[in-house]
Order: sequence, then C-alpha cells, then structure tokens
Amino acid sequence: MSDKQEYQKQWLKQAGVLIEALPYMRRYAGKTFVIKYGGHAMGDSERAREFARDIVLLKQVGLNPVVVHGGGPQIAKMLDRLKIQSSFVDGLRVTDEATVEIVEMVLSGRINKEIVASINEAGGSAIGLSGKDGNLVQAKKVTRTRRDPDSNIEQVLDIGFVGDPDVVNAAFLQNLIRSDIIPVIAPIGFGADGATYNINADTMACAIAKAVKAERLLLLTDVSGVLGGDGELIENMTAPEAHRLIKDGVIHGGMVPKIESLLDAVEGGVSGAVIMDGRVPHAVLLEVFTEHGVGTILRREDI
Ligand SMILES: Nc1ncnc2c1ncn2[C@@H]1O[C@H](COP(=O)(O)OP(=O)(O)O)[C@@H](O)[C@H]1O
Ligand SMILES: CC(=O)N[C@@H](CCC(=O)OP(=O)(O)O)C(=O)O
Repeated sequence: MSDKQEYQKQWLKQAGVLIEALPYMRRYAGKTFVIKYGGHAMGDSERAREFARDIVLLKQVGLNPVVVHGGGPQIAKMLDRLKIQSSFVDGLRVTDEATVEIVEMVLSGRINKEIVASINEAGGSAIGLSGKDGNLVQAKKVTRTRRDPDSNIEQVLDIGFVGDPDVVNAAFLQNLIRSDIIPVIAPIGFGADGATYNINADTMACAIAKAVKAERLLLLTDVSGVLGGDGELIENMTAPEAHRLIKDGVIHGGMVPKIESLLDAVEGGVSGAVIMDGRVPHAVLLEVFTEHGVGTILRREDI
C-alpha cells in the first residue's frame, strides 16, 4: 500500500469518529456545559494542553463551555511552603485570614491564568474571572455544627472565610457565554461584608450550572466515577441510590460534596451531572460526543 493509500485508510477511521459525534454536536449546539476542572485532575502540561484543546473544540462546534477550576493540592503545597497549617471540616478547608490570602493568590492568580493561557494557546478566547469579577458570585459564610461527645450539646464551629454561593450574576455570565468568550472561573466569592470567601470548587461549579441552566455539569476528578460497594463503576446513578451509598459510607470523604453538588444541580434544573476521571485523555470529548459517555451520570429523570 502506498503512503497515500495508508494515509487515506487512517483518515477514513477518523472520519468515522467525526460522524459519530455529529448527532451530539447538533443536539447540544447552543447549550451550556459547566466543566469543573479539579486540582487532582490537572495532570502534567501535556494533559493540560489536551484539556484546553477539548474545551476549544466544544466552543468551535457551537457548544458553550464554562470552566470552573479547583486547586486544592496546589493550595496545600503553597501553604506547606509557607509553613501555614491547614485542616478540614466536612471536606472544607478551615480558612483564616492568612489562608484566604494564599487561597486567592493560588486560585485566582496562578492556576486561573495557566488555564486561560493554555485555552488561548489552543486557539480559544478565554477570560479568567473569580466570583469577584462582575459581581459574579456573592457568598455567604458557611457554618458547621458538631455534637460535643462529653456534653452531647450541639456546638457551632467557625471555619473562617469559607463561603457558599448565595447570589450568582447569571446575566453577566450569559453575556460572556453568548460571545466567543470561554469563561474560566476561580472559586472565590465576595461577601456582603466585603470579605473574600473561599468556596469549594464543586459547590461553585454547581451554583454556576444552576444559574445558567446548564445542559450538563461535568466534575473532573482523579477516579473513574462513583464506585459502588463492590468496587465497580456505577454508570447511571439515581438519587435514592446516592443517598443510600452516603448513608452506608460507600461514598465518603471528598466524594460526598461532589454527590451533593450533583443532586443539587439536577434538582436545580441542570439536565444531567457527571463525575468522571479528568486524567483520561480527551475525557470531556468522550463524555459529550459518544453514546456511552464516561464516569457516573445522574439525570434529571432519576431524581
Ligand atoms: N464511592 C466512591 N467512589 C469513588 N471515589 C470515592 C468514593 N468514596 C470516596 N471517594 C474518594 O473521593 C475522592 C475524590 O474527591 P476529592 O479528592 O475531593 O477530588 P477533587 O480534588 O478532584 O475534587 C476519590 O479520590 C476517592 O478517594
Ligand atoms: C472551602 C474549600 O475547601 N475550598 C477549596 C477550594 C479549592 C478546591 O475546591 O479545589 P479542588 O476541587 O481541587 O479540591 C480549598 O481551599 O481547597
């Protein structure tokens, strides 16, 4: 076979992939996909380039990607270097004044700009924002309670400058989405009191997805999806199943806020929400443009 014939044979295989994607491109044209890029999903620079290309491709074929990023491991590294101790309550970082300064610096500064730069290098037009820009996300202070084991009295824990999204400026975001811009959002909010709030990135992505009535919320992490008691991947999860798995302790740790975000998003009008492995090459394209998708999906009809 000549070089030309070999090339044509290879190309025909690739054409099949494009044709398989066509119905999904048509179905999702004009729809918004909120993609949470977790700190654990951010691999090496080649992975980051692949992720950026996937996002640019979505925009190019008429979908509207909005990226919300995390950066937990990167914050931990910086706090460690600065010898600032950190602890967690229910998966949320206890955030004092010194910590919130570092969190904002790492998230809105380094990580946000790295993602923006890689999307722009891939041919997109990304703009980096935090919840402070354009009054995008006003946050309210989060509190947690604990029952004291000795007195059995419920105590309120102050976990500092940790916020929950309270008001999202959807109109501002919709203006960006309608243009050729790809918004890249750091999970930082402002308070009515003028303070800066550290927001869990899954919670931030969920609030954004609800506000813009997204077609899908994709949470990219470092596991293939939700694993059941038998260790097998659950491809389609229902809300009662999610509640049962949390109650039984099969879903625990950092997966709990993710599942809560999934449920909240779908109950709040998002058509489907997915937890998936962001380290798999082109995971976003596989999820959006193939019949079976990847990871664990919770659909609106299953709540
Ligand atoms: N049932 C489960 N299925 C899959 N992962 C689970 C489950 N329960 C707990 N986990 C843990 O949740 C982690 C993902 O949460 P987290 O580390 O907070 O991710 P990220 O930093 O990407 O937001 C997984 O690495 C895994 O250790
Ligand atoms: C309140 C709170 O815990 N905020 C997170 C924000 C970053 C985040 O959520 O990043 P990942 O998605 O990579 O874990 C933190 O300080 O680590």
